[in-house]
Amino acid sequence: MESSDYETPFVTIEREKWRKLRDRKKITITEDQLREIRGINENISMKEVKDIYAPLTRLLKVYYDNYRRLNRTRKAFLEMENERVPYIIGIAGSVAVGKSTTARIMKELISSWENSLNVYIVTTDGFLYPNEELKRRNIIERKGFPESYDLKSMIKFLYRIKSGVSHLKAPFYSHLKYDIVPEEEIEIVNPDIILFEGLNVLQSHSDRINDNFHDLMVSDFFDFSIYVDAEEETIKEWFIQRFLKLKETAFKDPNSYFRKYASIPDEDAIKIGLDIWERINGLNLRMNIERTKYHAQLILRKRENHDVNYIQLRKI
Ligand SMILES: Nc1ncnc2c1ncn2[C@@H]1O[C@H](COP(=O)(O)OP(=O)(O)O)[C@@H](O)[C@H]1O
Ligand SMILES: CC(C)(COP(=O)(O)O)[C@@H](O)C(=O)NCCC(=O)O
Repeated sequence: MESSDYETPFVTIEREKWRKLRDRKKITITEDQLREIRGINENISMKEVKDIYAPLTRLLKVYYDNYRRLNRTRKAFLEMENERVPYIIGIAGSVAVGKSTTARIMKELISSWENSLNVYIVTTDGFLYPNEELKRRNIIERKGFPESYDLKSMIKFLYRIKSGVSHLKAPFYSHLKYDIVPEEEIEIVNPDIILFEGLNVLQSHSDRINDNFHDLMVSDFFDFSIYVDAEEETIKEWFIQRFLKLKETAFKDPNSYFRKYASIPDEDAIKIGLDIWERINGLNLRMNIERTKYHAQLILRKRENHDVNYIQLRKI
């Protein structure tokens, strides 16, 4: 090939080709799994789960099996005990692009790989500074921006996981309360696989690195990583739709930080949502998130109806 425009370390697999992988590998999904996945979100298309997410998880199993095999062989070579060190998959992308939905579908599909495999989802919002601290630093309007996270704790958490610590706790952020809830930490026991999901997981933050952890980055601890991608206009629309839905559901809860929005007309809610998008989430996408896309091993590119249009995978 003459032109460097064609040179890329990624292969692009169009939807139609990807879909057919399912037949080749005879990938099956049980009725129980489909029921669980339907419970995540009534809008998820089961066809999409079968066509896209089942082959995706099947491919991940190839990587995971290799990881286990390499670990065993390496330990045998070094004549060391075969201790369990969890496999960590990073999931990155904008607010409202579908990271948490992707993580939840994958968790369900991965859990059936082997009996009693412990799969956990950890979201990086737990590592946001509490509102009080964000206010003290004058960055309460910058939730999700790199400076809003306690990076040291996040790195320390991943460091401990990869050290083989078998019982640990992850901090919890409540979207209802719009704040960290210290007494609701998430317990993680004997993890085999961690889906580590958040806006910032592929960022290099060498400018903010602390002394004890040298130049460690969150992604140094990943065995695989996925970037969920779509056009900004499309993501903004999903964000607004989710905001309107929350207005009819979670915002009605008397404990909700956003209860003041529960009773306003839709057109006002749309204006507020668009404003939040412009000032915070969209800005963050453009400034800090989108540029991390090609750090991922795999990019899931979605179109307007949430269907995956194509997948890009690192050549190796
Ligand atoms: N595959 C999908 N099919 C249908 N709706 C989806 C899908 N993925 C995400 N959504 C919807 O898009 C919105 C954003 O998804 P979510 O997973 O909450 O995003 P994030 O975790 O990136 O903020 C939600 O309203 C969710 O229900
Ligand atoms: C909590 C979030 C930063 C997402 O965090 P993540 O789990 O991706 O680290 C985001 O959903 C959010 O609330 N952004 C800020 C919008 C606002 O301040 O209203």
